[in-house]
Amino acid sequence: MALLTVTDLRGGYAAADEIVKGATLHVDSGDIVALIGPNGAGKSTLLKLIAGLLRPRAGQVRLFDREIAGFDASAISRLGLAFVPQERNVFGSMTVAENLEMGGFLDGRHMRDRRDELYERFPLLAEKRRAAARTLSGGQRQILAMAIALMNAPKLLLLDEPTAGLSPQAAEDLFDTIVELNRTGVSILMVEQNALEALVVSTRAYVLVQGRAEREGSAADLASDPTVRDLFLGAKAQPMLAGKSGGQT
Ligand SMILES: Nc1ncnc2c1ncn2[C@@H]1O[C@H](COP(=O)(O)OP(=O)(O)OP(=O)(O)O)[C@@H](O)[C@H]1O
Repeated sequence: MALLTVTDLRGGYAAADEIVKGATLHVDSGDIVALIGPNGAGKSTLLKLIAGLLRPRAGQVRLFDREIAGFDASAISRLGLAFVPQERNVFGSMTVAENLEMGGFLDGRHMRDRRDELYERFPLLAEKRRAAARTLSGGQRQILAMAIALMNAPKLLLLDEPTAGLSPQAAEDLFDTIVELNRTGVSILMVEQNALEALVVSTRAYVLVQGRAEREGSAADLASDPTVRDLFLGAKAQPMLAGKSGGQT
């Protein structure tokens, strides 16, 4: 079942601006979908258009069979879609606990219950609950950013370059966390510069070029497609695909 269907979406940062030039994609229930492509292709802009942080000029965005193009970000969030931006996604001077409290639309007791559930899922956040977010490592901060988004129990999580700036080991750990999260019933659409690693954990993927999804397919097919490999991945793609893969069964 399609959770999200985006059809011929267009838009950018100013009225005359068209950075996303007719993008079409879908995310099914249980998917981890990677959005890869060259720098400046419009991947982050596409996520912001879907999440309501930018207003589309044209096209459709359907979330759970409801048209949401033009809705503002908080209305979309209440419908079950959460967006984790690439930067400034935690409040550095606030504690981990305070950051989580900022994430939910919930009232006192429900908010604390939800926070406790997230402490169980991410024990490192429980350990660090009284620490200022700025003292966390890059990978820990990304987990906190995802947990803030999870406070509203979304069905679909949009992640903008979650592994940007992380060491290879921290990036691999974060991809593992994303796969675990997906197995709890959260579908994922993520933009990634680490295209090879993203394809390893994803079910499906799109290659965005100049504001349009030029190719789509299973992550494994795209990773072994010679054109995609030449463009984005390099020769090391094939052996790496033998490992883990995400997606709910
Ligand atoms: N806040 C902004 N205001 C105006 N233009 C922007 C803004 N952010 C990005 N752009 C422009 O939009 C275009 C697409 O940027 P976008 O960040 O969506 O690309 P991307 O595919 O995510 O690649 P990258 O990995 O480089 O971020 C670029 O030309 C960029 O300069």
